[in-house]
Amino acid sequence: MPLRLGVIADDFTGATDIAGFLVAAGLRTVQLNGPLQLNEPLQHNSPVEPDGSPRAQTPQDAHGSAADLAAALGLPADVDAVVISLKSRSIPASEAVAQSLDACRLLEALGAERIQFKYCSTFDSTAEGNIGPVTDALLDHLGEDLTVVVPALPVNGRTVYQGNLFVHHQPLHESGMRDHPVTPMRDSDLLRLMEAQSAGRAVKVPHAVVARGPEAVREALQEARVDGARYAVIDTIDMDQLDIIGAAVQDLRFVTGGSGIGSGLARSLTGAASGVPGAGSGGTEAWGFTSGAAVVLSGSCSEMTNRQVEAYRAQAPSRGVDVDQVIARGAEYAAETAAWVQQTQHDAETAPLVYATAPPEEVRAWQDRHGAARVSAAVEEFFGRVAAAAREAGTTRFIAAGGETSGAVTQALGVDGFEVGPQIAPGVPWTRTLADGPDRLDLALKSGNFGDEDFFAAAQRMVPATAADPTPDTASGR
Ligand SMILES: Nc1ncnc2c1ncn2[C@@H]1O[C@H](COP(=O)(O)OP(=O)(O)OP(=O)(O)O)[C@@H](O)[C@H]1O
Ligand SMILES: O=C(O)[C@@H](O)C(=O)CO
Repeated sequence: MPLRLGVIADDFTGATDIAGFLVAAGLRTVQLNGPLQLNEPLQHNSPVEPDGSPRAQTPQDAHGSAADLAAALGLPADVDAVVISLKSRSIPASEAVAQSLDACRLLEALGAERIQFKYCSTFDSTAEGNIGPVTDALLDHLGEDLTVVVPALPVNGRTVYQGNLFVHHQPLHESGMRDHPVTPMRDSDLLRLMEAQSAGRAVKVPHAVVARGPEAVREALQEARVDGARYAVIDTIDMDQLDIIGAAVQDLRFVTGGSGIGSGLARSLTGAASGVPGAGSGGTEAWGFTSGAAVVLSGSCSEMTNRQVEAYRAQAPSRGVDVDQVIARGAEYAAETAAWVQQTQHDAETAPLVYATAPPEEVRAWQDRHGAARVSAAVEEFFGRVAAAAREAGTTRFIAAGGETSGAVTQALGVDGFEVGPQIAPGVPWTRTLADGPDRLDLALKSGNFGDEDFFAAAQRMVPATAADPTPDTASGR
């Protein structure tokens, strides 16, 4: 203590994304799954009544000091950063604001020196938008008059030039994000997007200023403040510029953006080398993996996940999910699938894959047949059930693809929070739950579009052979 950085993330894999970059930059980081309030009963390290039953304790009971609160939350004593993951991207703005303010209060009580609001590198927001209202509420709450808007993550193809957001070679509004089912992005101009959903005025800090270094960016921010602007959209076209921006905003109490600015800020705080953190950065060697069996659960239907599933199917046992069966007899079908997982772990060396991942025309066909919301909810519940049953049978290592899918899996596993470890791919780290002993789990939770084709195998290659034991002991259930 104190925390060098507290992050409020508006979705689950987005939180894991930034947490991985913070670890790669040298900050010991824990992710807590929200929403969380200061007066909420704690799951971790709860004291026990004389009869052995857990006694409900709230952070407020314990938060005489930031260190007491951290201990009550089960955080390691030397934690540097806490990321709170919300699911606030597309909920009503008033709820997103309330949850974000609660998260901010908790981070402040933990002694966070600075706060980041983390949103998607493609600025995913609904027409009314939650990024603007949450940013405004946090600015007001923290008593700040200006913040920065930095969604760019150049290593994954997200760049900002002249205030416009690009996805690889296309402007945001011409990329696949144009047709996103929940947050279709039909404009690429971040100043216009930000002003449309917020109360203040946006200005641009152009590429030429960033190229001149941190002092020039700092001066531009000061000019923007004097000029009465509230949001400074900063051009970013390569990873090195994130270090310049990180150094320039180090003294701001509140920043907003993607995992890129989190990475630049963290590197400027720790003095870590600049550039793209490679696979394994964050310390694979010292990272103690569990020794149980592994499973891959893929519910993302993104283009990249489709390629990853195809590549992995060529080298591992796999089972495609029949959505009709999920709808008709979800619980039974999940139990059968979990039994297949267990048998396969016993017979094969490579972790089995269960996938609902499908190309867009197939997804549309399922949605037309059963309704989009119904299919999504049923498939998510199915993956939750398979995960819970697999855990019962001795699986301790879960690789999940897709933000919603990862949320459903971690919820079913009863995971409240985890420590973040080495990066498998930019934005996807290995994590492990905070529990000690046999209850500990390893989780790799992948955003839909992250990782390359080899991702599922690459994640497993990082586990030392001595840790991996693909044969669960079926007699003991462990
Ligand atoms: N075959 C399918 N047909 C229809 N819907 C599906 C199918 N398979 C999965 N789904 C649903 O599609 C959604 C995928 O969302 P998820 O957030 O998991 O992935 P993503 O959007 O690619 O990831 P991210 O949010 O990290 O970018 C889930 O609700 C899942 O249940
Ligand atoms: O910033 C990103 O692209 C991801 O962390 C994300 O938020 C995906 O939903």
